[in-house]
Amino acid sequence: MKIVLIGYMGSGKSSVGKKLAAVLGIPFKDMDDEIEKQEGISIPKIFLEKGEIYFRKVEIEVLKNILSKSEGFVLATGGGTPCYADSMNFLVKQKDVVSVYLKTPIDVLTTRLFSEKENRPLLAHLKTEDNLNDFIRKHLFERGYFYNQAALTVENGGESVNETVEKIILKLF
Ligand SMILES: Nc1ncnc2c1ncn2[C@@H]1O[C@H](COP(=O)(O)OP(=O)(O)OP(=O)(O)O)[C@@H](O)[C@H]1O
Ligand SMILES: O=C(O)C1=C[C@@H](O)[C@@H](O)[C@H](O)C1
Ligand SMILES: [Mg+2]
Repeated sequence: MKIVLIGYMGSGKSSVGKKLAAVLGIPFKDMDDEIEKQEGISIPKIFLEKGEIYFRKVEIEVLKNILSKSEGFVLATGGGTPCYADSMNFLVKQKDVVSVYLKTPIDVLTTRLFSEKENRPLLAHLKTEDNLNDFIRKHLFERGYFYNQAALTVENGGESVNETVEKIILKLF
């Protein structure tokens, strides 16, 4: 089984994905890590030196390459992965893929991301928590169209990473 986690930045795809893969005993892959490995520079540097359009091209290429592998895995996508080109459509058409939307309330995302926004080029310019909260509200409104096409939706707000992993497993099996 290929489990693909999608959701907004800070929704917990990397943290929950790592734990879920360990519990299921299958490999864990993180799109952002794979992109950094392939390009040999950090994501903020890719945005700065090559631009977002270049990043999105690499992102879809890396997604298709990972999904072409035959063995099962848990994949944490980047926050924007399903929202560009035909990626979400492509994901839902894969018969061996279960997409899981990790859904987190805007206020929880704001708190989590305010201290981590420097590593996320789309957020780094937002000065206050209020600015960040406004940005997330609008951005999530646009991206919800894609995230809501996932096969499963699981909340990762007030619950711990372990609780969210348990909820995903209950929905999967
Ligand atoms: N259930 C949870 N409870 C508390 N903190 C959490 C939970 N899930 C994730 N976090 C924290 O939220 C922050 C963001 O999580 P994480 O990096 O896993 O998100 P992400 O969805 O992979 O983000 P991105 O799309 O930017 O890669 C981390 O500091 C992580 O420890
Ligand atoms: O939501 C987004 O568009 C992004 C999320 C991160 O995971 C990275 O993929 C990058 O910072 C872009
Ligand atoms: Mg991540």
